[in-house]
Amino acid sequence: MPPRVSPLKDAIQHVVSKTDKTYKLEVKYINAVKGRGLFAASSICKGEFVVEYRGDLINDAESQRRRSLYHPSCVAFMFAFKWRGKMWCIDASRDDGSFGRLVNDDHRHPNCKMKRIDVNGIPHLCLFALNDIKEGQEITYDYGGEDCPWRTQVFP
Ligand SMILES: C[S@@+](CC[C@H](N)C(=O)[O-])C[C@H]1O[C@@H](n2cnc3c(N)ncnc32)[C@H](O)[C@@H]1O
Repeated sequence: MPPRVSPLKDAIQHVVSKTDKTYKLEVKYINAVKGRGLFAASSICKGEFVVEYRGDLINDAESQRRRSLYHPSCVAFMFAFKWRGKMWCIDASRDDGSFGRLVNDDHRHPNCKMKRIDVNGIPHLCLFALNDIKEGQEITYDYGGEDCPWRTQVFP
């Protein structure tokens, strides 16, 4: 077990080393609609750093260019955010084996929150636990926005 550090320090360590908590998290296939998801392999405490949403950091112009070229299934991996007065995007469409890109949306009862942290002057998006998460629970956050089709779809 790694030594106890603050959630922010923990996040920075994982950002810098580009590592995921493979000892605490696991990827599982859920179903044909949701695809894969990220699950707690052991308990996670409220406030804890969970995972970075890792990908290419690109500016708004590059984001628009990629959006016009990508299949919608890849656009779904583009996370836009504001930083220093401008729009930026983390493009996680390339499957690099990282865990953050596999976290699904839950706008009603999310157990994590996405926060921006700056590391060496570069913005990074990280998920932190909103409450204690039990072993076996799916890791989720509120994607925000209104354009998530699965929120209104009724499945048989
Ligand atoms: C960033 S990816 C998450 C990982 C994805 N489940 C996978 O297997 O690659 C976002 C995509 O996951 C699916 N997704 C996320 N949250 C969902 C939910 N609550 N219900 C159904 N599908 C969801 C949608 O297809 C969405 O475009």
